[in-house]
Amino acid sequence: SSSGGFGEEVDYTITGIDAGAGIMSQTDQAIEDYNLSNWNLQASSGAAMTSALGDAIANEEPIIVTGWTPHWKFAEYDLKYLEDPEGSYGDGDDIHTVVRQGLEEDLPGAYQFLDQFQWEASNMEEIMVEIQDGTEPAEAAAAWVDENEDMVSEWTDGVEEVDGEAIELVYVAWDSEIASTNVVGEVLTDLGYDVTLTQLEAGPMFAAVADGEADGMVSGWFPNTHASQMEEYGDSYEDLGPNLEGAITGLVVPEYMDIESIEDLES
Ligand SMILES: C[SH](C)CC(=O)O
Repeated sequence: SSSGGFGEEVDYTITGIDAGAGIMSQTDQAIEDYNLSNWNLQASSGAAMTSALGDAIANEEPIIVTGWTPHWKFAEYDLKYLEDPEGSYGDGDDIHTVVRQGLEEDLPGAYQFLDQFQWEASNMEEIMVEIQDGTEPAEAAAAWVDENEDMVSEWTDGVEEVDGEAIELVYVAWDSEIASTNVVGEVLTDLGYDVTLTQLEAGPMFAAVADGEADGMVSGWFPNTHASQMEEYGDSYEDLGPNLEGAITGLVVPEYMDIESIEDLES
């Protein structure tokens, strides 16, 4: 059924994020699965997507974005996921901690902490909202760590402190991963590590851990969003399992749009 010319109102454009993100491949798949032949997926960045979303909502204009949970946008705006009857986005992910092979021998304390790191979407969203309100990520993370000693002490239970051992974590500038990586970096700093946080694109992030260039990352959206990276690099990294369960990816629109499913996007 036609969605009342919704496509024309948004110039048949889906506002995406960085080209290498898994959600972008999932959206390419959705365009194919739903025969959205005259729709195009605009690559930009996480920040550009959220500012376009904010501008559209401020003017109550139509917009469709590649969206994911956990994310501050659901706390800030009235949004909904479009139903995905073809399952192009899969049925959700857990966010995994992934480290280089050999880390357990080289940095046993960091390895144990990273293995014990586990939290909920609500914890991550608290930090994301602070960062969105203008607080520097490292500052927002340090404040959260100070306010959540009980949870942090579970993560560091039995972990030896060190004196300046170097560790490098890699991440992509997705709001969720900026929050989690800065929290993990803060705790490692408190444990005595000399921490480097390096921002990369998604492919290079996985490659850096797989070839041992970096020590680890907390950004593996498994099994759906990063299915291709799991396939390409899965034999070369060590997956320490979920640090956050119940993540979601999909197409997201403001509630004021009278459209409910991807199949309503006319071709
Ligand atoms: C946090 S983003 C949904 C992850 C990705 O799309 O690769």
